[in-house]
Amino acid sequence: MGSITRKYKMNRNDGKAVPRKKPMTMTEILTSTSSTLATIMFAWSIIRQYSPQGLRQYFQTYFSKFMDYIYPSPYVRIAIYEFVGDRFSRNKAFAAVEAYLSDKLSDDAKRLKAEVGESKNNFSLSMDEYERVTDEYENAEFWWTSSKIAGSATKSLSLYPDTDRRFYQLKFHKKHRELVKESYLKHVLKEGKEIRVNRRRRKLYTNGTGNRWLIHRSTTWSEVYFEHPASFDTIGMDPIKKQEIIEDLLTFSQSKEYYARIGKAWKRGYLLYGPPGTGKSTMIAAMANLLNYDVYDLELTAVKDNTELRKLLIETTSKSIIVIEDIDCSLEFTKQRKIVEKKSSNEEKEKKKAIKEPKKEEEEVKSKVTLSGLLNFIDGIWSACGGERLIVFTTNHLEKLDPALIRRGRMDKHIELSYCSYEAFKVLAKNYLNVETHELFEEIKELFNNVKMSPADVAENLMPKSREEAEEHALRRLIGSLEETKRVAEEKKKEKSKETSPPKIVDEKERPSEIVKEEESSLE
Ligand SMILES: Nc1ncnc2c1ncn2[C@@H]1O[C@H](COP(=O)(O)OP(=O)(O)OP(=O)(O)O)[C@@H](O)[C@H]1O
Repeated sequence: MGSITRKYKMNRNDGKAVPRKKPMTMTEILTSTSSTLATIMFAWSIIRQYSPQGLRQYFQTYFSKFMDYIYPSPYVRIAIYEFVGDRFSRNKAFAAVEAYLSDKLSDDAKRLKAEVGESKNNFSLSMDEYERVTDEYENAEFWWTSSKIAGSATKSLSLYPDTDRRFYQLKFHKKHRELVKESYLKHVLKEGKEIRVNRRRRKLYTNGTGNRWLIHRSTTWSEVYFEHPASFDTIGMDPIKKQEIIEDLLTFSQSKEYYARIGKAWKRGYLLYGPPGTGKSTMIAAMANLLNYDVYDLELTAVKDNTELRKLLIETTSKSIIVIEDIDCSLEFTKQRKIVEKKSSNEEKEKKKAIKEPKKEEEEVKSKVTLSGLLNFIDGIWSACGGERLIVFTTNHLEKLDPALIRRGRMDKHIELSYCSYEAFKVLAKNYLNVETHELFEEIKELFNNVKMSPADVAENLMPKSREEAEEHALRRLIGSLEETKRVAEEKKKEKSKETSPPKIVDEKERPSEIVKEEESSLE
């Protein structure tokens, strides 16, 4: 009886006995599960291969959810997208991760992307889509994949073109969740940023007028690669002064914590002044090369007004030098001051008024950038965004500038670049002729004590005029030029002294009596 009930069971619908199904053995369960999975995988691979992108995306989402359901994953995934928000701004983390992972690429990585790196002839390689990288940090393993969501698959109502959305995915075991949150991501960001800074090709930006057909025409930065070869080694100037400038720059670039501690924005103003051709622009290039900074060459006359000036400032990045060359010619700041000076009473009030409300004389200036706008640019609240920035003004006429513009705190360091000294000449001779000593040097030294010549003019004399020209020939040309400059200067001095010498007033008593008599008789 017992064996009959084990073999049969009652049908619920009609009450008849039906043979009981044999319970599945373990092997049968495994075989059946794996064949189901194999069918699903096969179907999935067919869908992936032949379905349109949109459909594939749809299936992918549900497939992952399904797999998670039947086989709960012990792994956590984090996606880092290329753009944040409505594709308006680039995700800085994405760029940092890209750089970090490119440094971790293993030799067997198969999908790579090549871009031009720091040197024009060098390619830098990074992960292409669907490549994987395994990283190790504090004895934990992390898996990175690069991927993208195809543009047509997104249902964005954005105004921006619906392009592919690239992202990196980080996968790790859930037991490392805290490690990732506390330190791994920070580590990736920090290292990635450093790699980017070291690898990037520096740029020279300048502001030009944007598209004239746009309703809101405004100036924007346009860029080229910065390739100026100047360095402090090749700048001809007093070596002690040069070393002092180098120290100052290096100290600045390493003082992030210091600036934070004293509550000051991490920026520093340099005023370079001196006659034309004394190396002001060359020094800016040397500064950028020393610190590995980008250069923003700001043309103030092309900036419409203070608002636009602020906008340009916000668009600059950290690790950069913002340059305004020939600030005395850039805008009529000096003029603004003169108008004010005319008004003797209540001087300070009037000055502010003249700056804020440019009157007739200023109206001929197209740009409406005012002195107060520029002062705000240098040290207003917005100037602190980004950090690690130098602001450099150059001028040939220090005396023309409004003192407010160049006071310490705004222009922290004033550097005078002057006529060529003998020490500066020696640097130039080494640069241009590869000569460190020569019998003509003594004669040249003597001349430099008495002659004012710009380093640009000295350099032009030293520049070989043919491939065969001997260095002695170039040095003699310089001596000739120095002597000529000396002669012209002396002549000018003589002429000036003639013009300015007052007419001689002769005392009546000193005049000979015969001459006085003669004059008197002629008058009668
Ligand atoms: N101190 C210097 N050391 C080395 N080269 C110099 C120096 N001064 C000028 N030169 C050379 O002279 C040329 C002109 O120099 P630069 O443009 O830097 O002068 P500047 O002071 O900026 O002139 P300006 O005031 O007219 O703009 C450069 O090509 C540079 O090679």
